[in-house]
Amino acid sequence: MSNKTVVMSLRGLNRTYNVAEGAQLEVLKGVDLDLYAGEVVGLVGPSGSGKSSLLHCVGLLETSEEAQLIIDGEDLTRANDKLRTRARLTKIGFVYQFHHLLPEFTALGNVALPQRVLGRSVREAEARAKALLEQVGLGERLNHQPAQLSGGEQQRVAIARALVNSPRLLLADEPTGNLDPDTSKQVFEALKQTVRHQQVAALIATHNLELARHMDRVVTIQNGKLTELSTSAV
Ligand SMILES: Nc1ncnc2c1ncn2[C@@H]1O[C@H](COP(=O)(O)OP(=O)(O)OP(=O)(O)O)[C@@H](O)[C@H]1O
Repeated sequence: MSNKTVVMSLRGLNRTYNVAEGAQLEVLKGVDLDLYAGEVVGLVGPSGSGKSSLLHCVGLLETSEEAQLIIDGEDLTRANDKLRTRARLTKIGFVYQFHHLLPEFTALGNVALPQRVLGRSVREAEARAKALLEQVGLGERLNHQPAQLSGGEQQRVAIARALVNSPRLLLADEPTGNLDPDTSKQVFEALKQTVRHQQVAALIATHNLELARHMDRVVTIQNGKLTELSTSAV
């Protein structure tokens, strides 16, 4: 791993939730994780083990005062809201189980939109959106609205949207969770190819062990700690 570029480095993440009557639930207890450019890392584990909690902290959606977090060379440990929002926009792409595409926009419009937020011209944004949609195999579906696309196509648009602002880190929570096995595989392959091509680091939470076997590395959370699994043993 020494010649690889570290994209995300996390040290000492604890996550404790206050639950009923002053009781506390310790979900993450000192999690360390490094993610490298161009790799797809699976995050597996039973329901409630803390996968989403980990993704939310790495994705700067939740704060963790004590953990050290560096993304793309920027130390975001205890960063303020403004810096976190900026980092989310420019350094991190998110893909969820449900695509959350805007129904009134076309595939092209959905992928162009996040670039407009960063100030790119319509022309530039659409050209880049088109190139990415072609890369995920949707060159023939540019002007379809989400309702006119299949579930797998919608999810590929969501992947293109997540990657369009050239983030260094891609975080996904069950990105193929509502797709049939064949479509799921196709969507995953599109994701993997784009990650390799753009040299993004991807962390993907999934219950789909068949998919996890096709990832570069697989980690799991056991009793609040992160453990690396051998992909052949998943
Ligand atoms: N805001 C909260 N307040 C209290 N408890 C919480 C909160 N968020 C999560 N939890 C608890 O923390 C644990 C970990 O939740 P998390 O959503 O991270 O698990 P997960 O591994 O992603 O589960 P799943 O696979 O079902 O999505 C669960 O037991 C959950 O009930």
